[in-house]
Amino acid sequence: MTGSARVAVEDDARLAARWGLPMRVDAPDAPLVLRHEDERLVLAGDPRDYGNPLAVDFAAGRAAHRRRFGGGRGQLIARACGLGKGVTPSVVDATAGLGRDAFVLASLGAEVLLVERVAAIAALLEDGLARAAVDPDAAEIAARMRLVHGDAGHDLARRVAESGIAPQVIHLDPMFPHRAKSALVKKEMRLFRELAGDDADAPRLLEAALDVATHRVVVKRPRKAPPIDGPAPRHVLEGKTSRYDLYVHRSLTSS
Ligand SMILES: C[S@@+](CC[C@H](N)C(=O)[O-])C[C@H]1O[C@@H](n2cnc3c(N)ncnc32)[C@H](O)[C@@H]1O
Repeated sequence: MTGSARVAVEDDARLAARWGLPMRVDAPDAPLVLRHEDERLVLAGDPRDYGNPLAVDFAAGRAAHRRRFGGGRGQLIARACGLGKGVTPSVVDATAGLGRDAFVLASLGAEVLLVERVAAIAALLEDGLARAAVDPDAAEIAARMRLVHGDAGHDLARRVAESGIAPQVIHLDPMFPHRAKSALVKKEMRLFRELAGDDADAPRLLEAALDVATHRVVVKRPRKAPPIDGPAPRHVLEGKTSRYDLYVHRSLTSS
């Protein structure tokens, strides 16, 4: 259940074929365009509606800042995923998005498989990972990250097995239908939301994750949101604006 915004590719037929997207000349009405700009891939729409273009930049900006100053293994996400003293599980981030959470986990030493179902978002991620792989500040981290394009609610076991990354922890951060004040939602967020949709099929994804994870499934939610429909979480970790619901099969210290 992805969003409705259509995306076309500008001037790169190989990229269009790679992601099954139309070329701009064949889809002149598509409101969003994937194009190369300043040696990176960006996704852009009319700035009055969508603000600045989106790109994935692991070596610069917020991602790098959070890696340096983000609080290491004390961060909520690290505690939720069970990264502790001497324990570094491998993680499947089955809702990869722009890869920010995955990058934090990889920067703390975890091997991370990223699964993303929206082609245009996966294209941005692939581009960001390729640039990170040749950046002296990010290459070591990017080497722990692998991307798969597909719906994690289907065939998750096969996708994970093919990746060679053990699904000790599965991390989910589905979109949450936001409440009022949509006019205040940042324009870039609007772009992302129109692409990704509202992930109303999150219960199916949780079910698939619970089947495949060997140790735990962790679900990021807005602090006041209800848990995803399905089994009740075993533990809850509260942060300032978000929380993690934890579904635990096995302790991560056990082998
Ligand atoms: C809120 S965003 C995740 C943001 C991400 N945690 C980050 O740090 O950038 C949710 C993403 O999950 C993707 N998604 C949702 N359900 C999915 C599924 N079943 N399989 C693969 N991707 C999915 C959406 O397309 C969207 O890109």
